[in-house]
Amino acid sequence: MKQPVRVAVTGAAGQISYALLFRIASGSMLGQDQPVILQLLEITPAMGALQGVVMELNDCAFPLLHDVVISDDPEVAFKDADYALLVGARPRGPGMERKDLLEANAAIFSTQGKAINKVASRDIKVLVVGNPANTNALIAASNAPDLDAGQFTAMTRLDHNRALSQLAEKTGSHTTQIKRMTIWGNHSNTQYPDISNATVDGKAASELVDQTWLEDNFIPTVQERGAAIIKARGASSAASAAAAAIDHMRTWALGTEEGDWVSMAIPSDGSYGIEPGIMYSYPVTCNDGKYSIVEGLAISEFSRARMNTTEDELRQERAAIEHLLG
Ligand SMILES: NC(=O)c1ccc[n+]([C@@H]2O[C@H](COP(=O)([O-])OP(=O)(O)OC[C@H]3O[C@@H](n4cnc5c(N)ncnc54)[C@H](O)[C@@H]3O)[C@@H](O)[C@H]2O)c1
Ligand SMILES: O=C(O)C[C@H](O)C(=O)O
Repeated sequence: MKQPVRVAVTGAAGQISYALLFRIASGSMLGQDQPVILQLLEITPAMGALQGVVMELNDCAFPLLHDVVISDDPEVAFKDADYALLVGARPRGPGMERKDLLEANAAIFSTQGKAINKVASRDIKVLVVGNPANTNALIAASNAPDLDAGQFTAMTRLDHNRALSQLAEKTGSHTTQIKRMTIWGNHSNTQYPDISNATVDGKAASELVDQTWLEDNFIPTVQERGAAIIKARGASSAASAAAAAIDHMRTWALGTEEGDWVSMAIPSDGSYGIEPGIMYSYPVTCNDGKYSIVEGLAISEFSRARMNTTEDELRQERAAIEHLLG
């Protein structure tokens, strides 16, 4: 049996975590041979609710769950953590745009970046889920100067999964028959869900759907899905966000399937002409616990314009929180 790994989760009493923690503890994230220790962070007023979540975790008697640590101190929760899922943040309510949350959440991620820098495993893999996820990840990474910025990532896997689902429905196929979907840019309504390289059961997706559907239906539906769920549920997506966080970490740790790729927001290295340093979602393959950008894809004029729009938004978000970058 492998040694347990330490998985820190913030916002552990919130709604995403309620769908997430039980799946991490059951082995869905890191595999059925990988024991875990959960290290859960909450704000002080939520510690009582968090105790209740821990009671339920214990009541599941998960074979892979070796211990649960709870704290309102980031330096306790991130101590020696091998993985961190930064979920805790103020979620968007009806009518709010993600950038409204920028300042409110920026302070949280600078504090947590500093704590991770100080106490976490030197090999930690960090996923930021809390919105605005890309820029929060940038803030956390820039406050962790002793770690590689590439250890910090933000979640666009939910957008990727939403895009798979929309295309599967349109083409009468199953999501598992679709390969090489791409989300470029920000986890916001400027993101660019791109089917240019996608295949459905081996056939080019772009030959199976028309341009009108792509422009008037697919792209806006994926871009606005978060808002549509808030409108319908009166609360932001939770179970699907948790499922995507599990997918993101599992792929990063255990690898992508041959011939396929996933979308992850990572520090840009300038690939595809994107501003270096911003947390931009790219198509990536993962192997041996490392991700690599899929290079050399042909970019049409249609794609380039959309990739630039979402890049511009990320540059603006960065400019708005420049003072918080370490
Ligand atoms: N990237 C994505 O695809 C995606 C998808 C869905 C939701 N989200 C975002 O995830 C975040 C969490 O959503 P939720 O529905 O679970 O919200 P929630 O309000 O139910 O839970 C958030 C929790 O975080 C806690 N928290 C706040 N500040 C904290 C801090 N400094 N340290 C630790 N914990 C803290 C709160 O007490 C609360 O329990 C939101 O920002 C939401 O917008 C992102
Ligand atoms: O859109 C939101 O604010 C919630 C979340 O990021 C989502 O995409 O569902």
